[in-house]
Order: sequence, then structure tokens, then C-alpha cells
Amino acid sequence: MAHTRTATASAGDRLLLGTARHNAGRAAALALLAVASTGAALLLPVTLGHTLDLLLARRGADAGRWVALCALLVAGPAALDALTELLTGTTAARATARLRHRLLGHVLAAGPQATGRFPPGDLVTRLVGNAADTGTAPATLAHAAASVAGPVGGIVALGLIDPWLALAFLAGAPLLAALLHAFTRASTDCVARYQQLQGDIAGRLVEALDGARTIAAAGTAAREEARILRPLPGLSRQGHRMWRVQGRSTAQAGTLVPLLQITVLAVAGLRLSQGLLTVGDLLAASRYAVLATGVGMLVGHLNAAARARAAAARTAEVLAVPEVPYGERRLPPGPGTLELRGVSVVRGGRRVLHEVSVTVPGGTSLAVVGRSGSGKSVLAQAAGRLTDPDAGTVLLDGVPLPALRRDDLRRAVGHAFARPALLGGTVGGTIGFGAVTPGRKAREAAARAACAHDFVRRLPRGYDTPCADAPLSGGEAQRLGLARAFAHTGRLLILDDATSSLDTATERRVTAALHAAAAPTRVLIAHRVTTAASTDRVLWLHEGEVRALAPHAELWRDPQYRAVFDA
Ligand SMILES: Nc1ncnc2c1ncn2[C@@H]1O[C@H](COP(=O)(O)OP(=O)(O)OP(=O)(O)O)[C@@H](O)[C@H]1O
Repeated sequence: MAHTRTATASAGDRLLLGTARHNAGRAAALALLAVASTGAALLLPVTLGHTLDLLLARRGADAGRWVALCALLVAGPAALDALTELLTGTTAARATARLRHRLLGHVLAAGPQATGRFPPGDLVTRLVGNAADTGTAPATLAHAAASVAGPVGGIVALGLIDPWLALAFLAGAPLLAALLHAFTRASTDCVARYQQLQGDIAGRLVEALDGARTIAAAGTAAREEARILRPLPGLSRQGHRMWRVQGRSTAQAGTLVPLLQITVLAVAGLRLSQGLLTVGDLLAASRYAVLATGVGMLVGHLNAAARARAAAARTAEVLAVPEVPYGERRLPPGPGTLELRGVSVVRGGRRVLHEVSVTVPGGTSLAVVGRSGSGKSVLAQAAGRLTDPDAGTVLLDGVPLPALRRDDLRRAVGHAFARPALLGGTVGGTIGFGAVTPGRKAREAAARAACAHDFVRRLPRGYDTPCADAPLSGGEAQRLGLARAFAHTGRLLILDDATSSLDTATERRVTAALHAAAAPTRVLIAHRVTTAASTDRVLWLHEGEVRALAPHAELWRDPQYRAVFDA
């Protein structure tokens, strides 16, 4: 566990540095601006000191130029700071945009594996909030690096005025360093836990929104609210802890910093009384002591860096989910023969499919039946490479699916699901959504075959109706999903419970269209007797294993087979 956390942290650190490196030019410009501003702040005390000495010596004529320089050293940093703010914002926005593009591309390339690994709400938090915090890294690191210039310059300036002043300061510096170190460690830890809890709450919230109907029907709104907000006390604890860490560090710094400044001033006073320093030197030393102890700014930057670091670790976890690799092989001409050889799939540490072997000759149909949880959907996913089996091979026309080029695979295999997602923008776009975009006629023909054409025509703008303006019943949505699959018919069509919400008459018509002449190879996850009966053969699964493979009529003689359908 500790090892995993360390690995994640270092992947996060690599991402953080990579993001900073990619914006190195802007980060360097930011650091330069900040250093220039600090440089002006460093010049100001000595200029003020000298001006004071000139005024005390009644050399007003000479002092005029120095007063003007003082004004410039005050106004200059203000202009530089405005420029710094602008560059900080645009650098973070640019880095965030790039990171979000990369993350989104990666999540989609990883496919269902990514959404299976992280609850959707948590994933969104990582893509939106954590990516933005990671995107602040280039500017934050530049500011943190530049903010060292103030204290370092302050110490050097003290040394130049009088080495004893620098030594007096350095005597107490280790305590200051220890304080900063403790602060960084503690704040990194609470920020990481805080972000994790935020992701947890977001995950629960999205689950609840997805199940809003069930919650309303069950009358469990109050209980659900309590469930969503359960991590809240933890969040509050981490928030309070963060404030405590900041408060403690501020209090410690609040004691230590004045002590260091007073020590420097005391030594400076001593040297003044010995005639080794002027009044102006004393004034400059007092301001340099403030600059040398400028931990306030450093603490702010370290805090921001801790947030970026924790966010980068969570972002890197998403990027660590492997993308689905595709091969280079083209699909040779063939009838669409699907072959599963010794396919086993493990889910949640349990074998849910065990050494399934079956060949579906090109152009034939196979129904997969079995009791709920027997592994039908998992088999459908493996057959269309929505998941890779843990053992065994799936081949299409003799080519193992992982060896195929992505385009070839997705053009050859079509899917329809029980709860299809309507992703095409409009109803027509939803039907056309795929590796290739079929023309209007082909879409309408597919909609007719899926018994969707009539209800689509009744929509306000027909096929051009935006999905958001087309509230659909479960059966209508399923028919659009089927139309999408029909419009992209390749060599293999996999229907995972895709007709479950259709009435019996519609289901018959859709099944008949599915089995019409020149149909591709078909795999149908079936709960209805009529669907199983319409296919060439039936694969009967029981607890992840093949119980039988035979035509429906043959299996029907077995009462246990009939019991699968409660017949
Ligand atoms: N991501 C997962 N993590 C853990 N277990 C899983 C996962 N996906 C599926 N399973 C389990 O694998 C088994 C087979 O699931 P599958 O969805 O294939 O069943 P099914 O036969 O299609 O059921 P149904 O007819 O109810 O849809 C089930 O016991 C299920 O709980």
C-alpha cells in the first residue's frame, strides 16, 4: 500500500515536472519578472538608507535624484507584479487546457477500463478540478523558486552592509528551515486527503443523480443525502487540520521572525554605536532583515505547490490506466467467423467466465442464454473487444482481435446495448455515430429496420431533432441504439440485451430484420425464448461455464434449459 502510494506520488511528481518543463519558457519569464521585482525590493532599502543619510547630512540637492530613484523602485515592482499576475493566469490556463485534452484523450483511449476503475464523479473531479490545480504547477514552481531570491538577496545584502549582520541572521536560520519543512510535509498530506474526499463526494453525488428515479421511488432522499455527505466530517477534519497546520506555522514564524529581525537590529545598533555603521545602514539593515525572513510569501507558494503536487498525483493515477493497445494487422476478406478459444475473464478477483470456447461461423447467429449473472454480458464484451480476456483468445476471421488495427476492428464489429447512450447530438446523428458516418438514406433504412423510423418522424424536427429535445422511452432509446448498430453493420453484430425494452411484436419485427438475408454474423444476448428460438444455435452459460451449445429446439427438451426462461 505504502509502495503504491509512493509510486503514485512519484508518477505525480513526474507529471508535475513534465507540465512545468512544457511551459518552461513562460515559467522562466515569470521567474525573471518575480526576481526583477524582488531585485527592486532589494535595491529599495539601500537607496532609502542612502537618501536618509544625504538628508541627515543636509545635502538636499544631491538627495533629489535619490528620492526619484526611490519612487521608481516603488512604482516599478507594482507594474512588474501586474504583468506577473497576467502571465500567471495565462500560463495556468494554457497548462490546464493541455492537461485536460491529454486526460480526456487518455480516458477515451482507455475505454471502459478507466470508467470501471474510477467512479464517474471522481473521474470528473480529477479531469476538471485536479487538472486545473496541476496546471498551476509551472507558475507556482516559478514563483516558489523566485521567492527564494528575496531571502537570499536579503542575507547577501546584510552581509555586504556588515558580515556580522548576516551571521546573526544565519544563526537562527536552521530553525526557520525546519519550520518550513514541517509545514510543507503536513500541508501536502492534508491537501492530498482533502482532494481524495472531494472526489469521493463527487462520485457519490453522480451515482445519486444517475439513480434519481430509484431514490424518489424508494423515498430514500434523506438517507441518500446522508450517504453522499458521509465523507463530509472527514473533509471538515482535513480542512481544520489544514488551518491548524497553517495557523501553527504562522504562529511559530510569527515568534521566530521578529526574534531574528530584532537580533539583526540589535547587532546593527551595536555596530552603529561603535561608529561602524551609519543611520542609513541601520535603516537598510532593518528592511533587509524583513526581506531575509520573508517566509510569508514562501509559505504561500509552498502551500500552492503542495496543492498542485497532490492534484498531480491524482491526475497521474488516471494517466496510469493503460490505453487499449491495437495491432497493425488488416482484417483479411472473410465471412465474419467469430471464434472464442478458452476465454476466461476475472472480475473483482472472481472468475466470471471460465474457458469458454465457441465458433460462430460467418453469417450465422448465436444466442447466448443463461441465468442472471451467468456471464453473458462479459462474453459479449470479450467478443467485441470492449474488454480483453484474462486468458484465451478471441479471433475474427482467424485474426486475434488485439492484433487488428483499431479502425478495422471498429468497422467490422457493431454493438447495441440495453441502455444505449445517445451521443450524436441529434437523433439522426445518434444513428450515424460511429467509425464511419452513413448517409441519410442508410440511416433511415437502419431506423426502419429497428422500428424507429415512425416515432422519429413524429419528433418536432424528425431526424434533426436535438437529443435533448427528444425525451425517449426506454424502448425508443433501445430502437435508436439498434438503428445505430444496423447503420454500421460490418461483419459481426453483437446485441447485448438490446431488445429487452421492446414489446413482443416490435421485438419480433426487429429480430426478423436482424436475421434478414445477407445479415452479418450475429451474437444475441437473449432473455426471451423467441429471441433464442430465432437463432441458428444457442450457447447456454451457467456460472461462467458453457453448459451446452446446440440449436434451441434441441435444448428445449431439457427442463433445466426451459427453466432458464421460467418456462
Ligand atoms: N466490473 C465488475 N466487477 C466485479 N464483478 C463483475 C464486474 N462485471 C461483471 N461482474 C460479475 O460478473 C458476473 C457476470 O456478469 P454479467 O454482466 O456478464 O452477467 P449476465 O449474465 O449478463 O447477467 P444479466 O442477465 O443479469 O445481465 C456477475 O456475477 C457480475 O456480478
